[in-house]
Amino acid sequence: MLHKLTGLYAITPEGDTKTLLKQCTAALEGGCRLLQYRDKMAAPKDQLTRARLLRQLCDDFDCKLLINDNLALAATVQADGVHLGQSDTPLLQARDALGSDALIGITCHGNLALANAAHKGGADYLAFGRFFHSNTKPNAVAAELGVLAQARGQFNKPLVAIGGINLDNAHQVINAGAHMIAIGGALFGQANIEQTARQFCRLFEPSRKNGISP
Ligand SMILES: Cc1ncc(COP(=O)(O)OP(=O)(O)O)c(N)n1
Ligand SMILES: Cc1ncsc1CCOP(=O)(O)O
Ligand SMILES: [Mg+2]
Repeated sequence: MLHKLTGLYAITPEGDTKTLLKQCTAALEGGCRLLQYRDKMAAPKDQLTRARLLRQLCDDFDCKLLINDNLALAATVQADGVHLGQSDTPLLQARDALGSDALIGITCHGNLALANAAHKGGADYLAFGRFFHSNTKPNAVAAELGVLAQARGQFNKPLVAIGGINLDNAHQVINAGAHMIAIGGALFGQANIEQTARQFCRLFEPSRKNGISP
């Protein structure tokens, strides 16, 4: 099924394999259909194990799986795509390696020039943030909410907002123009991940969106 690139985009937390699987299963049970495996800590063999398990899990739920940073891992497990930052593998190299069907997202911080380059280079979505304080990545470059409206005006492409987004502030980035909200701690740090995922997904139901169309 073609993913519309809208709604909740879950970013996995660090932790052991069993906990990760349990947490991600809950997020998918709650309606998440876009998952990024982001792992800065585990040994390569554990990352391979986890990515394979997540591939199977995502297949069971018809959820798209993207791998953060690691193009080779994405290719090996046949992920749906990769998320790349400005210091990661160049977009064109990733496109060559993964092909035209792969979903490739690019970090643009709060910078429209970076977004323009990613847009022209054929990125599938443009990611902006961090918009709020992030416990997951406290030193991430900060972005202004206004960049989302500007990006809406310039690029006909799905926009992701990331960084410290929770159920209390998500409406700010959605109303500013984000098509997707990338959530780490405010989802996986909750006692009831399934219910929290459902609450994030509900923010994208048409009646709640204050006129912003996906
Ligand atoms: C959806 C999304 N947006 C931004 C990022 C950050 O990517 P990057 O700048 O490469 O930083 P790290 O995540 O690698 O620390 C992301 N991962 N996902
Ligand atoms: C990877 C990344 N890039 C900018 S903020 C961030 C972390 C997102 O996680 P959280 O939702 O816990 O702030
Ligand atoms: Mg990166």
